[in-house]
Amino acid sequence: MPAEGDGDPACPVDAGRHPLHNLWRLRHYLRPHAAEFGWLLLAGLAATGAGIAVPLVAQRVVDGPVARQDPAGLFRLAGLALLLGLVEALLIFIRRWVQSSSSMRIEAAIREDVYAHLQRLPTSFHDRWQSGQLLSRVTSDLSVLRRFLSFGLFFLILNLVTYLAVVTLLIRLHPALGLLVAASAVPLFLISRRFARHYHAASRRMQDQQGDVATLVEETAQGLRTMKAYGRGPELAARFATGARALHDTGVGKGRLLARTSALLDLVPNLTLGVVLVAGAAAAAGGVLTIGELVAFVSLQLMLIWPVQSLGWIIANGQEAATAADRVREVLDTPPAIVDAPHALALRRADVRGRLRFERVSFRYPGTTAPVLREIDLTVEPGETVALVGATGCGKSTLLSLVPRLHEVTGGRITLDGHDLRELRLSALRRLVGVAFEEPTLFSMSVWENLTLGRPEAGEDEVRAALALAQADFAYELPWGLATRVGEQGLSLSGGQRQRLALARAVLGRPALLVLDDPLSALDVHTEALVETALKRVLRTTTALLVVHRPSTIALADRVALLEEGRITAVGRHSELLAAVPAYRAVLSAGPAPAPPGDRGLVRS
Ligand SMILES: Nc1ncnc2c1ncn2[C@@H]1O[C@H](COP(=O)(O)OP(=O)(O)OP(=O)(O)O)[C@@H](O)[C@H]1O
Repeated sequence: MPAEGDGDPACPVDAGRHPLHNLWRLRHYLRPHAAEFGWLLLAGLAATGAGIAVPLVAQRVVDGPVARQDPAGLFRLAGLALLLGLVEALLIFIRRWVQSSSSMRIEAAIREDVYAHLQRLPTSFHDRWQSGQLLSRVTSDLSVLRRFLSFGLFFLILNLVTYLAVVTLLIRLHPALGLLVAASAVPLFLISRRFARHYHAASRRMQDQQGDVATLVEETAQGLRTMKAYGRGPELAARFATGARALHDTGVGKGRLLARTSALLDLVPNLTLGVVLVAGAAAAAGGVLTIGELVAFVSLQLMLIWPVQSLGWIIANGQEAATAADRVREVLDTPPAIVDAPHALALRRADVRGRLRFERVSFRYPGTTAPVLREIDLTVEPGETVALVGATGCGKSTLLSLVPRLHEVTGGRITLDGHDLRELRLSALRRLVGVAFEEPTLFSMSVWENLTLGRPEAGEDEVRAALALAQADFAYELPWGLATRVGEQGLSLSGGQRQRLALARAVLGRPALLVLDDPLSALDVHTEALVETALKRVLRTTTALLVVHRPSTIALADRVALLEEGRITAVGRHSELLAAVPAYRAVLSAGPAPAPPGDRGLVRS
């Protein structure tokens, strides 16, 4: 089970709450547009008022000029009806015009907040959420919300007011028939309630399925080469077809539910209209109702058909918006686990000596029971380079990720110059730490932007020095030099090129701490030797922790720490460990020979 508050997509945060609870919690996005919304509503109500007035004018036409055969009065009242019609059309136009721009702004505001929150959430959150589920939340769910906040909600209010106003007028015109029309609200309410319940569940299912399909498409796009190389196209296509079919079935189910409900919603006012026509004609024949009143009554009642018919669509839209709000709040309600302490210290580069100390550090991934790291004690002195060596899966990358606080220690503490990392301001800490991961990620932006990601203020000289150090001068040879946009995830570059750019990014600005996860793994022997030579110069001026898989890279380190199943079992010079620790020899024996022994105590095995 995932850890509580980790925002696992499988456990909706608000299970058990009222279906509209989360939609209600988004009301503050409407607040900046309250005045606009008020005017819109006013325009809508005025248009409805103008519409309602037309049958009342018709009543006067029939009972007045038509009955008295008075053409002058007829033209006056017809002119009034025409004017009311024009006013109604104008108000509807104004309302629609304004409505679209405010709804787009509301959607953009929510989207910005969700994106900003995603940035603050810990890596453990992103480890556990499928990217397609996040994607569908910031795209389709927000569009659904926009539609509801701008149209669904508006028409819900407008139609309700229209219904109440018309029914009141009907009761005044003929109390018994008016009450009959009012009573038809009971079956309408029951039908709507039942529909809302079923539609809510179907909407949630469909929006989740949309996320699943988006995930599948995204994974396929990212892993296209692997998929093709292994000839797995048909299997993936079959998986996709299953997901798409499930989505289709849910969509069809929803459509049919809406169709059934719309038919029932249509039936109720039409049945009532039939009864009214018969009873109204009888009342007119009996002299209880004038012909004009009957015309007005029926015309007014016809005005209820659209609000009732649209009820199905409005409820459907509302339910979709409610589930969209649930899904968006699942992200927004996940607390950013790694945040600044109240009086966090903003250490500056100039004030840092660079003594990094792990004190009885333990770590367990959220949602798992077994710790990956146990009781780690390790000190890296200022300017020292320590290599982490260990079998695959023993926890090396995890240990590195604790330094820039991508994950938070679950036991013990890590200090920099005696300050617990949790007492440092996150932004300051991350500026002090240069990081290059095993899988170098480049974003769809220019080489320059990729390089200066963590240090946007870096100058040309610094960038040039970093590129030279990482043997990445090839970047100047790209079609537009450093302005060249590298493709999605830098795929248009080779693995070695990407790794060198990622290394240049890490060393840019000479960080106080350098954390490199096997930074030379994708380089050819010649480039590796060149990068090593340059890197040695940088390592002299900074404290560094390196994950090393290849014995040749150990030459960069002053000391080596052997990690076995989450524990550090030996620390020392390479030569000492090689001589005294069989497990160390065993880990290295799989790789190529390390550099010859020198004053750093390195030996060639
Ligand atoms: N996000 C995660 N959630 C849960 N467990 C994880 C996560 N990432 C890694 N692990 C587990 O933690 C353990 C250590 O992983 P880690 O990547 O730190 O190992 P490593 O020593 O760097 O391996 P390698 O040398 O292959 O890169 C592994 O058992 C792995 O399955």
